Amino acid sequence: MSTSDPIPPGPLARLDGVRRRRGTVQALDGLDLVLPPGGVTALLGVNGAGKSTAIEILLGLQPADAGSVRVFGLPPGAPAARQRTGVMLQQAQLPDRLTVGELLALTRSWYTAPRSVADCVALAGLDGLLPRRYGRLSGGQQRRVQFALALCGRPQLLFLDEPTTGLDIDARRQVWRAIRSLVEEGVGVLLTTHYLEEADALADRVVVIDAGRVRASGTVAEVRARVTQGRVRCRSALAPEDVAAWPGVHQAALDEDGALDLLVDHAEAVVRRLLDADPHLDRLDVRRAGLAEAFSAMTGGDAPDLQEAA
Ligand SMILES: Nc1ncnc2c1ncn2[C@@H]1O[C@H](COP(=O)(O)OP(=O)(O)OP(=O)(O)O)[C@@H](O)[C@H]1O
Repeated sequence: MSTSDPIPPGPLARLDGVRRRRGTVQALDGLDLVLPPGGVTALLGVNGAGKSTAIEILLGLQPADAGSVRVFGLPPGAPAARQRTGVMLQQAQLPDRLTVGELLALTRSWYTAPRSVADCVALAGLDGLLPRRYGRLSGGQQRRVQFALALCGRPQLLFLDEPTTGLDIDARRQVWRAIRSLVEEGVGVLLTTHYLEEADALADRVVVIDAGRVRASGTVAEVRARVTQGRVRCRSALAPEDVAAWPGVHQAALDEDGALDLLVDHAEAVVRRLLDADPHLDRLDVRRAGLAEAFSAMTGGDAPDLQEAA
């Protein structure tokens, strides 16, 4: 298959029952994953869940011990599959002394029909950076260069391993816009992120993995719906420690504004009791569980490194 051949119908890539041992750890323990075209699949999991291992296996950078791996219908790492694939790993080793323009020119030269430099600059927000040496850029600027290099070959499949870690709000939004426009062109994206708001904003499908196995998958709404928890906030004279003892209340605390903040099962029952117990209660706000609460519930506790993206 060459890059001008039509993409075979069906998923761009898939893992079926993939197992991989790293030292004493079963990093992947029968992982199934399907990456369709024209959408973002967010692969979520706490540190060590196996996300990077899954990506490296799909790229042919490490072998699977068992199971099946196919990328564009080919074995991972096949040159025709690599030509159609863009990659932004968590850590990139790029020559410090080359300028951004030189790095782009070099990477574009590997592809038969690369994206124009102007498009790469616009998509990744590299205005004014082309003459600058890579090694002198800030961490966030280097991350944007890595993003440009990942998309400069017009990939049909794009792996983005924590692409917006270390980016400021504007740069993160720029990357989100770029990802959305690539998806509109039909690109399939595998995204890993610890910013659950990012998965919420971008993902068509979410796959939650834990200890190398899928714990849940579906749309963001479907994954959220697996958790019955909700969040209740109000201003009240009730003490959080008293409310924490009520049935169905998982957590109760005062937030930074002094409001009572509850994580609850079946919000209706708790809200009724709150209103009975405190007739002066006001500013009541009831929300469904977000992806963050669903994720914590599924992966067995708090994920301390999870952060809210702006
Ligand atoms: N070279 C290695 N040698 C031994 N164990 C390894 C090696 N690389 C990864 N592991 C282990 O394999 C498991 C999966 O690691 P992996 O990097 O895939 O997780 P991850 O979900 O990407 O984590 P993070 O969110 O921290 O990037 C972890 O328990 C990790 O410690």
